[in-house]
Amino acid sequence: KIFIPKSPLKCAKVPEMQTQLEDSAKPIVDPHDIDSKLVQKLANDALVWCPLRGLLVGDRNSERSGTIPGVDMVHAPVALIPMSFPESHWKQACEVAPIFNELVDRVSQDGEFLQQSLSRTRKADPFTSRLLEIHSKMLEINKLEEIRLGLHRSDYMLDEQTKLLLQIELNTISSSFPGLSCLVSELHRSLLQQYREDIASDPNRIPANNAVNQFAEALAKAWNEYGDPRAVIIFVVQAEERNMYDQHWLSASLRERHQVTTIRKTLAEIDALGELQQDGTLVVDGQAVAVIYFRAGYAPSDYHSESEWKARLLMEQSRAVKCPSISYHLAGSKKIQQELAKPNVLERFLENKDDIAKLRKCFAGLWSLDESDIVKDAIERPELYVMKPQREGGGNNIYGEDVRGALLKLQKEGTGSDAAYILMQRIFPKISHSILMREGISHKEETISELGIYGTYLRNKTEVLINQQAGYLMRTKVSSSDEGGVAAGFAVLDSIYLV
Ligand SMILES: N[C@H](CCC(=O)N[C@@H](CS)C(=O)NCCC(=O)O)C(=O)O
Ligand SMILES: [Mg+2]
Repeated sequence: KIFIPKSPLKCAKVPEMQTQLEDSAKPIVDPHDIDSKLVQKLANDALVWCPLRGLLVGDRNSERSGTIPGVDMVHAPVALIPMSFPESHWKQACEVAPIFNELVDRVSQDGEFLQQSLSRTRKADPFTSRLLEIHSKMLEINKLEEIRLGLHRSDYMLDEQTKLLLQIELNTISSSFPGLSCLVSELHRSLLQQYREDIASDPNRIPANNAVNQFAEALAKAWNEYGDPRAVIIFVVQAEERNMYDQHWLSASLRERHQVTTIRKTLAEIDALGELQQDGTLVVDGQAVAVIYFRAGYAPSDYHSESEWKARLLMEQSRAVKCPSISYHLAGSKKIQQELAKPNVLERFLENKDDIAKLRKCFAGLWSLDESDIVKDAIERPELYVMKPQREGGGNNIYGEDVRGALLKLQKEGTGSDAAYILMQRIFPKISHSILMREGISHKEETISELGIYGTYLRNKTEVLINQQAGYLMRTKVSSSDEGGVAAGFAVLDSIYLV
């Protein structure tokens, strides 16, 4: 009898656990107290579990792993034991997800606010300028996006000193890991269940994580609203994508649970193969496109030539549902995040006072470089700030002493290029113990973590069809590393254990 692994695509329910009698709010064991023999058993079982269940990434050491599926894969970097996280802050993060979804939609509809807020950034940052150019073209032709799909991830750190859950950023484009994050929650639940004799725990304190199916459901619903049964969903991808299995989980869920076909194309391929019909239908390689899901196009490095920009414009002009539209993309920029944190700005977009207060409560300090007293303080105490350009995809932020250098350099230049950056309060989460496993080797480390909450939002004209929290991603990295990022090789995929 061949063992057929239960696919997580079949509604990831929490397996029936016999209720242990112990106090379930008790924190889980300190991972550093686990003896090395047990660590080896945990590591070995995790190393077997990952390939069996598709918790995989392409191996960085191989040049084929980003282009040919099924070759040169390696287990995704993971923590062996879930990270304890306060239930109160978990609930808070889930509660604000639909409010942030609504905020993005409102901001996206205020073309003047987007253009105005980004007008100086436009002069200082060529990439943002190109995005704004496309946006203003859409404003000129009064392009309406009646069906609007948001697949967001709002990232938080829990500030140790103030115990405040503070938003790092709101990703409105290419929010990674809706596929792999569900699997990490299942891996941890499975390991805790298997080693319940050695590690006292209640696997039910790992929240169920169904991000992959909730993202797929929102994509499928948008496809349905578009209303052409022959149309496909296009995944805009990079030519080399080592995180392709995270994306394929979404395609598999769309195929298996919704019978929707997805095709993968790069921006250059869309420029070569795409055309607009009279009625605005986008046809790529002879197939009508209902939904365009961007898993590329968020970074200057995705635009190798004018060809990619032509593809972006062609898609924006089409009737297809963009995820994200150019407006959603801009609404998720760090400059907009900083503008929304100014007094009385949220009131322009939301009515409910409680909702506004809930969002404001998770805003860290955010400033433009016009605030001379802040810039002065950041030069004196750079370790308390992070300086951010308008970039996505990780690896672009400026930390510590480099903040002082960057600010002094901008002051000397005085060319207005300071508008390309924002300053943000540096958040100091509690340092925890964790066991990180990369390329088959596990290490006990001192770590800090970042909790991402996925949100799904779908609207057709005035009707909001979906607006919910949709699973989570926990990323854990060694506390000494400034930059995060799993793809960048610093963080591992983790899950949370509610305490
Ligand atoms: N390779 C592309 C990567 C896309 C990407 O970098 N997305 C940003 C938000 S814009 C992100 O979610 N970063 C957190 C993931 C990390 O820690 O590495 C993909 O997966 O489609
Ligand atoms: Mg981001």
